[in-house]
Amino acid sequence: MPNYHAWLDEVRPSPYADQLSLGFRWLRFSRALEREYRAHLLEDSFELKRFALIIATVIWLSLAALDMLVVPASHLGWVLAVRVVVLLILLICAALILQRRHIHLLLPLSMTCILALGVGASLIVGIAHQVEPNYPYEGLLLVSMAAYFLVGLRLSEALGCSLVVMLTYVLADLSAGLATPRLINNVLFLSFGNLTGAVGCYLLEYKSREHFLISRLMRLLAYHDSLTGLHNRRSFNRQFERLWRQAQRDGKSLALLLCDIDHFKAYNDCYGHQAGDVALQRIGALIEQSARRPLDMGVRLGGEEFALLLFDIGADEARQRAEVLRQSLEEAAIAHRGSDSAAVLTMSIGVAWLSPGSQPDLSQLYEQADRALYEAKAFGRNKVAA
Ligand SMILES: Nc1nc2c(ncn2[C@@H]2O[C@H](COP(=O)(O)OP(=O)(O)OP(=O)(O)O)[C@@H](O)[C@H]2O)c(=O)[nH]1
Repeated sequence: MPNYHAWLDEVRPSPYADQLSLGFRWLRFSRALEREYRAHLLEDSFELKRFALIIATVIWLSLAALDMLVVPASHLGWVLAVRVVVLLILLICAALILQRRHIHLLLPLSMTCILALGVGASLIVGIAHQVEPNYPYEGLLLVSMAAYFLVGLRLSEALGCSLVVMLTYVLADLSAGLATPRLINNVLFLSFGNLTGAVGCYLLEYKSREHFLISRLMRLLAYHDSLTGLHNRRSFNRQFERLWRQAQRDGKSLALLLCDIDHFKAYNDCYGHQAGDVALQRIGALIEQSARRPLDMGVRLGGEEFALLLFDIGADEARQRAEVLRQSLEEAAIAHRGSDSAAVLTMSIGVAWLSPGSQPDLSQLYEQADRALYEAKAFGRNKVAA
């Protein structure tokens, strides 16, 4: 059993943690995660594919030199013709692969290269075997190994390509009239080679998938608060600066709502720390609901301090959203007998707004929201101030 199962129960549910728990022995994730993994694989194997293509072209050309020595002149023309056709296919694919803008074609192009090499090599072996039964066929295994290990294909893709290559080889050698015992020997050798490659490729893909899930989960944990699941301060600092720059660039507005739970120390004292945690989780859910659009962000800054970052929003709407959030906690009616200001748990909110095109310092927006929060507290709590 993989050793991550020991700590998986302690992390909040997430698609990555869930998939790790479920397992993926058939090398398949849930639909959305599978899409994400394949996109990651494309990016991840981009450099590898370019390198593999150069290696394949060099080997293919070197083997052409070998043909000149080994293949009798009567069949050399056909062999070289196949080499040229495959070389042309490789060069066209290389021209497309070397440009990053064709990254979406990377997988079909890689498979085209492998199939061109494999089918081409099988045809050459078939042609050569018509006159020279000792012509080496083992090079076909090199193509399969490239499919399993060099190009960054998934097992199913590599296996599919290798089976097509094997089939073409069998047909080519059958039509070349190779003696049956020799053909059986060759097919067995290629099959065992492929079996070894497929097992290695399975293990490699399994580890690649595991690494993908664990690294994404680690990133999620590093940027999210473990109690509420909201973004944490680290994530907020990163995103705040990024959104601020985007707002400046696109001429959009940005609002920052700083939220602080009222008399939370007293709540802990009355109901215990555990109940305090549950209350923080409920408040986290309310904040999450308020961050509706993709660029909005709900944050637990620490303790009982939260923030809501709203992108492309008017000043009045930002104030209204703060008011709705304040009310939503009041309406949740979480009893708080230790509070001087209300019978239920409440929050105070300070709102700061950055108009499109204005150039205040990033820290000024935060200070402005903090000042407004201070006012909301000073005016009796359970208030919104701007
Ligand atoms: N249960 C629980 N309590 C926490 C957590 N983090 C911080 N706290 C408590 O939150 C309380 C914050 O108290 P204060 O900063 O004095 O603020 P307050 O009592 O809310 O008073 P005002 O903000 O002035 O209304 C402290 O008692 C902390 O122990 C947490 O993760 N869980």
